[in-house]
Amino acid sequence: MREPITPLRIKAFVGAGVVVFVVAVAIVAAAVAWNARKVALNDSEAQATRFVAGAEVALNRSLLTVDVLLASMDELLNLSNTTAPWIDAESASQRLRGSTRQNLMVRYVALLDTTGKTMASSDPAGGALAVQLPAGFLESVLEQSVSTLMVSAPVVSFASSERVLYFARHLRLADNTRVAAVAELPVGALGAVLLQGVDISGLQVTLERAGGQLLLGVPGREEVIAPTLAPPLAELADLGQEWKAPARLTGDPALVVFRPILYQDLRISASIPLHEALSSWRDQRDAIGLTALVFVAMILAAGGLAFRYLDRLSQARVAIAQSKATLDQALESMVSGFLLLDKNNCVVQWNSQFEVIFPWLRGIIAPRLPFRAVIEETVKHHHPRLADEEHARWVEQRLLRQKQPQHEPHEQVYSNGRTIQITERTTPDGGLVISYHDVTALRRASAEIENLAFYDPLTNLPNRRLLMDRMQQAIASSARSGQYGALLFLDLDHFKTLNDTRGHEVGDMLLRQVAQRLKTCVRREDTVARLGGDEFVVMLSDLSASSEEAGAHVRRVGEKILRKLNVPYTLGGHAHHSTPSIGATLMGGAIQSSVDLLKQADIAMYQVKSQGRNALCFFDPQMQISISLRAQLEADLQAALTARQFVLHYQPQFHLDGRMVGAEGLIRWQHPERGLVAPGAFIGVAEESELIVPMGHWVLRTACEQLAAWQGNPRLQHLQLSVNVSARQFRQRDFVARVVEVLRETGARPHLLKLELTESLVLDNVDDTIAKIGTLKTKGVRFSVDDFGTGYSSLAYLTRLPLDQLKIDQSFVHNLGVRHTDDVIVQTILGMARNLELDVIAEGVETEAQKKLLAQYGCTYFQGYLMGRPVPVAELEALLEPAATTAEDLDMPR
Ligand SMILES: Nc1nc2c(ncn2[C@@H]2O[C@@H]3COP(=O)(O)O[C@H]4[C@@H](O)[C@H](n5cnc6c(=O)[nH]c(N)nc65)O[C@@H]4COP(=O)(O)O[C@H]3[C@H]2O)c(=O)[nH]1
Repeated sequence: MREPITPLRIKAFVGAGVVVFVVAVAIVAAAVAWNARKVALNDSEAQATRFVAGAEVALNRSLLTVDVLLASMDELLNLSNTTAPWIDAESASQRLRGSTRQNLMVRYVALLDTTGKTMASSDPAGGALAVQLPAGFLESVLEQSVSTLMVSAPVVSFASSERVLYFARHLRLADNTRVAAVAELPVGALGAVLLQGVDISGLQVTLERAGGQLLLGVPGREEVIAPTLAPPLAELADLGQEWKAPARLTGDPALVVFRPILYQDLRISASIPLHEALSSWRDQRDAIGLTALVFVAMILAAGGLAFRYLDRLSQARVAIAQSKATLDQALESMVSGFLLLDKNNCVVQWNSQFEVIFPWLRGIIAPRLPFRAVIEETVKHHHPRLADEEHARWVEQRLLRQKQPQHEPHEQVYSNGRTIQITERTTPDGGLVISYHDVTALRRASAEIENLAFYDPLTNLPNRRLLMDRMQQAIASSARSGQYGALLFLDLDHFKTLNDTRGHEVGDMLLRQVAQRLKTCVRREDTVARLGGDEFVVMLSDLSASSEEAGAHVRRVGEKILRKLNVPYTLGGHAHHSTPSIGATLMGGAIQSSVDLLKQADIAMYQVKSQGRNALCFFDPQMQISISLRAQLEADLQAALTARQFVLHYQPQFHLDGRMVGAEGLIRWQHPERGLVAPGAFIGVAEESELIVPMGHWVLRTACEQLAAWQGNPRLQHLQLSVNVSARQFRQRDFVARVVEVLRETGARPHLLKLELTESLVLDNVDDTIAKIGTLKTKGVRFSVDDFGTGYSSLAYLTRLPLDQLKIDQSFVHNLGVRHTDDVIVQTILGMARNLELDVIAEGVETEAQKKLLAQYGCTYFQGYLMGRPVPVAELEALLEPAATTAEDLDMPR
């Protein structure tokens, strides 16, 4: 696999490139410099060679002139035909001057005899000129076997103080005597001939003999008259070309080019010191070096820039990678599906949630996939059997919508039941971002919420809210159409008992079955609603424009409901018989509020309840009046309680043997206008409201205070007091605590207090009853069941309850000896009590016959008008005055 080209690798390439370029520049610069050096050296060599060649020619020509001048003296002065004495110095000098005049190099020529004496000269001094030749020079000239031009060593001229060279050859006089023809040449003049205006930097020119004796050196070396240069030129032949020879004058490494000239062993040399030959090259070299440096600097700068660029690139890449990672992370953590399309409607990117929402696209979705393919696949997935044209139409429809992206979210329900919310946003480059949010759960929850808000979860019937809503509509519609509708308010009789005895689950079963049955009793457009508990409402609409007809219709429906709901139910495998109480009211005729209508039906339903249940009753306005009175009574009772208008009367209770054993406390309302009001007129209303709680508490406290008051009186201290306790009072959470508190506060002896509970109260919540009775029994309080025989009289609860007494209801007592069944009931109660070791008291004993029968059946305690009516405490106490021996003596009719 090829490694990805990372910025680091590119940096390595760039670094290597920079090194290569720098090295290349260095090599090229070195090569160019080296080449330039070679060129410079070659140039210098060529110059030196050219110079030497030129100088040789010039010198040869000059010396030849001098030689000719000297040699021509023979002819000029006709020496070969004369002898010394015959030479006229004056005229000879004159002639010499004439011949020398054209030769500018020669200062003078002179003719010297063998002694060195001047015989004639071109000098103005003529024959008087004293020529100071270097020692031995004249001799060597004269001794020459063959006359050739000889050159002296350089000397300083006595006359001009210049460095001069003497050139000489010997001539023969007629007598064969040798004379020397001498020419004096300033070295400077010769040097000028040699240089001929040449300007070669650092050029050192010498004229020297083969042995190294320097005759002439340019530039001049004044301090040395005739130095001998080492090594001799001949030995330099090899080194000269290599620039390793010592320069002839300075000894520096140099190129030395030399050539012999025509005369004697004279050699002319040209030395160019290496450093001089390279002086201009050095500038070149520096320029090359500088250029190379500039190049290198540029390369390094370019490299540096490239590095910086790569660094930035790398940072940008890292930033991009980070952004991408962040984006990917964000996309992946989205709960929505995400799809990005480019401007050509092709897929660019999507997230995994997209594949979760559209699992059929897994393996198909890919970058650059046309969105059309996505749609085609989706349509194919949801409608596999769609005809081709139909399929194409779907796809085109979807794509058309794509061309007009909706910025508002829209929802699509797929055939798999999922609801997807789709939001489309165009991107700046013409692409499209589509987000897919699965709102299935949300929609289901909304539906659920709506259901919960408007429907009863147990029966799935409309709830109170929906009913009220529909009632509003029905009232409005009825007002428009003039058609009557109706409301039927249903309550299941004794439902609470079923709930308490068989549990809520069984109760719920009954409610569900009742709901089902109710639905079968009405038309589709009617509403059956559950208000809660066991309360149902049936709303009938568009019955008739006549109230009579509508009423008749309602009656038919109500009776149908009664019939259907009276059919036994099967609850948890057991048959159960339940009946409803139905109140009905008509809607229409006048503007009514839905609340009022509901109240009317409710009132009518209570009417049924009070009349014995399991029936249908229409709302009667009179009923409403009594309800208003009832509300007024409630308010009056509240006020009476505050104004302390209640009093407690006591009805005595006797043993069979005639002893008064106690009394029952019975409340009376000392009304300011109505006088003494019996409890029958208000106790029911008090019991239905909360008023019974403070009222009952007052009775309890008053009775206990009475017991406490009797404690100090030996005649009265044995008396027990029975107090009626209503269900609502008994169910108060702090009931036990309050009884205990009253006992403690009043100081009454608990065993003299007897609390009378009704059968229905005891049955209502047996466990709570047992717990409360149990606790109070530990304190000594006694319990009696009032109205025994009227309810269920279940043996089961009797055995569980820690009771002390049963009170036979006066309805049984009343018919004793008249209705046989009542005699049997009384006997049964007494037998049951005997088995359970409970006392039995009969109430409502009005006749001696009743008392006799009761006694005969085994009853030992009695209460009733026969023995005493409820009276104020003073009257009760009076019964135990010594004069009043027994109750029988007092007012018992016989
Ligand atoms: N016809 C007839 N009636 C007789 C005879 N002997 C007694 N009565 C009456 O029968 C009722 C007995 O009381 P109850 O069954 O507890 O029935 C009581 C009781 O349920 C309730 N009540 C009275 N006082 C209180 C109270 O303080 N608290 C509570 N919660 N209820 C009370 O009011 C009911 C009626 O009380 P009262 O009017 O006082 O009526 C009393 C009493 O006057 C008789 O020989 N013949």
